[in-house]
Amino acid sequence: MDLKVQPKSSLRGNIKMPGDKSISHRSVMIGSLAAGKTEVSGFLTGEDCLNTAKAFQNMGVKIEGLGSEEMVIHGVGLNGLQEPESILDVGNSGTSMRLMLGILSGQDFYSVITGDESLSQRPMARVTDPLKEMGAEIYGRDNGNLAPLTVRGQELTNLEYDSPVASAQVKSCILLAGLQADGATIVNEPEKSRDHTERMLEYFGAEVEVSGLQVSVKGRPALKGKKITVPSDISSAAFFLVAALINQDSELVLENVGLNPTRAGILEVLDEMEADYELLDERLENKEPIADIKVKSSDLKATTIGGEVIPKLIDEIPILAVAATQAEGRTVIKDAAELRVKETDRISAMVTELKKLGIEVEEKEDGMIIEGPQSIQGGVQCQSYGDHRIAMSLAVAGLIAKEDIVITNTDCIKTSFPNFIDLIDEI
Ligand SMILES: O=C(O)C1=C[C@@H](OP(=O)(O)O)[C@@H](O)[C@H](O)C1
Ligand SMILES: C=C(OP(=O)(O)O)C(=O)O
Repeated sequence: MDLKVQPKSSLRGNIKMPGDKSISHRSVMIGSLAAGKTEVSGFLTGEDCLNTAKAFQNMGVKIEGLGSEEMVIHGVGLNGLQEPESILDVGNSGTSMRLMLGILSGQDFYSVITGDESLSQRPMARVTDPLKEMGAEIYGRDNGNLAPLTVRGQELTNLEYDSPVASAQVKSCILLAGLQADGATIVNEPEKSRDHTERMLEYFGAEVEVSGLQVSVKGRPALKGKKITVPSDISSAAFFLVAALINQDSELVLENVGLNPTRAGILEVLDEMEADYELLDERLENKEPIADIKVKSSDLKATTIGGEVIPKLIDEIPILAVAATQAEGRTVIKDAAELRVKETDRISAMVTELKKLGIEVEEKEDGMIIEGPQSIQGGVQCQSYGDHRIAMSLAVAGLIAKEDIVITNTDCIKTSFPNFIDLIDEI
């Protein structure tokens, strides 16, 4: 589907973003491995999370309400999954594939996991290598680096792993494998990545220890089903935060947004950019901090985005690049080479598409440099590269363009934010 975006000012309203993608994935996975019922509300009905849920159904987990925000997962315990009768196809979702590989590696059956064209090009050795150290038997193209991957589950041994990359997917994969091994499995990260897995495992009854950049989980816990209320996704809220900030005469309230400090790096950056926003009604639910965010049009200042904040806003960098076009001064985005192995190469995609929109931007190996403010010309056709975050970032840029823009291939938005276009129309 092509999306035509017309410039629009004065964005106003109270809106609720869909459920957090990371937490929704984990609710299905950990709920399935627990004993008894896990009742989830606010589940993200984006395609990525639905693919995770379907994969667990395919392994014999009964899930009521699939396709709606309220779901009941009938957990089968750590050893209760069944050999899937067909290939587990997780579409576009890196989180599903990497975390599930950790689970499949320890199950006493054979499985094949695959994904779409984009996912089949993303690196999996970052998880299959440490899993093999734990005893996993995994085969795939490029020596087990590329999907489709076949897994013959094995008895796993615990591991202490020094991850070379600050990736929650790598960390979570190993912790989920570690649940199925005797003793403690430990992951040391170079920088802190999102910690939803640790929080949720502990909430379900696992023994989890966190000390600085080290996380350890004790194997073979008796996980018990729980109630989970999924907060709204800050990565989805980011598009509306930036839309309000760069648009004239705008004020939005984004309700119920998850503000886990390992996810909320965008707020640290927006503070440095002198963005006008406030947090209302801060509270804690299922060990996750949440609040409403009130945000207003602002005169943004440029900043440098790099170092340890990067994993805390990794998915927000494309939309922060759009914010940078409107900030006064030189915005430097660095240490973000991980963007090159997401759904598409997000550095190259944003640089190419911003240039089409009339923006001067300098591409770097690990980021980009943008001098602002610059006006967004529009009047062109942009492409999403099949990447939901690129599509939505360009749509927000289109709201302040001088002329309409068309974005091609925007079906991908459904992977993480099915009602994005409706909400853009609504504000
Ligand atoms: O664990 C997760 O839920 C995620 C981790 C991040 O990936 P990496 O672990 O590859 O950085 C992020 O980009 C992705 O959208 C979701
Ligand atoms: C990178 C992302 O997701 P995943 O790795 O799960 O495909 C994302 O949602 O921006």
